[in-house]
Amino acid sequence: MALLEIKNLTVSFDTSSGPFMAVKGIDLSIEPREVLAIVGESGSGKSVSMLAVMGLLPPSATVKADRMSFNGKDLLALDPAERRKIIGKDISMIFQEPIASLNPCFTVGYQIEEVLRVHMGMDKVQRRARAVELLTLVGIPEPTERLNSFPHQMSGGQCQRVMIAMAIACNPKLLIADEPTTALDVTIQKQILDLLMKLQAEHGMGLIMITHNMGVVAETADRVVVQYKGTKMEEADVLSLFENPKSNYTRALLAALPDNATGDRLPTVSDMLFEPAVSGAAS
Ligand SMILES: Nc1ncnc2c1ncn2[C@@H]1O[C@H](COP(=O)(O)OP(=O)(O)OP(=O)(O)O)[C@@H](O)[C@H]1O
Repeated sequence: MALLEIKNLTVSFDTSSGPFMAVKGIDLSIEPREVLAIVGESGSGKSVSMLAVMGLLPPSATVKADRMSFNGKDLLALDPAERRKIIGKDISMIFQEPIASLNPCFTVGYQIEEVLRVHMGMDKVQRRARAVELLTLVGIPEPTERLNSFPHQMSGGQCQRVMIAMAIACNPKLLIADEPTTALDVTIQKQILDLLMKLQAEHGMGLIMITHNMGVVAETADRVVVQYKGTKMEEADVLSLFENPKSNYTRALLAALPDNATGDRLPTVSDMLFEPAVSGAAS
């Protein structure tokens, strides 16, 4: 049974100039322990699709799907209280801006322990012990002392480690990582990716990696979904995608990698003739 299965997901936003379709009929599924990358340029609807799964879109969004199930449970049929028992516990998400994702007014210890209190019902002593264990797992030195730090007292890389600690606190079955390294400098990016992959393997989680970076896709994913303007253009296992891309859009993304440069200037996606080849049409 798929861990997450989505059929025909559409998301539209009410805007001052009328409805805007950000996601146009996407199908997507991920198996337990699988790493799925969702790749595509900015604005292709990667984050919005996953925020729809998490139920984190603003009221201006209308989400429709023929199916959205997690571990066999129909997420669309659950009432908000039942859905909250799954979201943040069995499915968790980390975001691009770790410092902005943490609350500046509370210590990181409080924020981690709050997750454990709400979802796991742990008492104070259990929460503190688990918080220390989690900071150790994500590689933060002197974890007991660091629990008393506020987010602004930590580096961006450390804040992302704290976000990861919060996300894995309840042993989720599925972790969604939305551009988790984009806001970090290059050396830290590699450390955070390595940490995510280590935790995914050790904890047997499904991992959805949202990225615009084909290098990250190559290093992490088993399978890849390519999105463009809210439409799924292609889906393939990672080797097939790199060796034999089916859609012109995927070919354009690959051609824009620095390693594939042949002339003085890298081609951009819009330089390449665009003919949707696999699923859906992009306009
Ligand atoms: N609250 C909102 N109201 C209106 N439009 C929105 C809203 N949130 C997102 N959008 C639009 O939906 C489209 C998809 O956005 P989304 O954030 O999913 O893109 P993305 O592929 O994740 O790109 P990025 O990497 O830049 O986040 C974009 O055109 C964006 O402007």
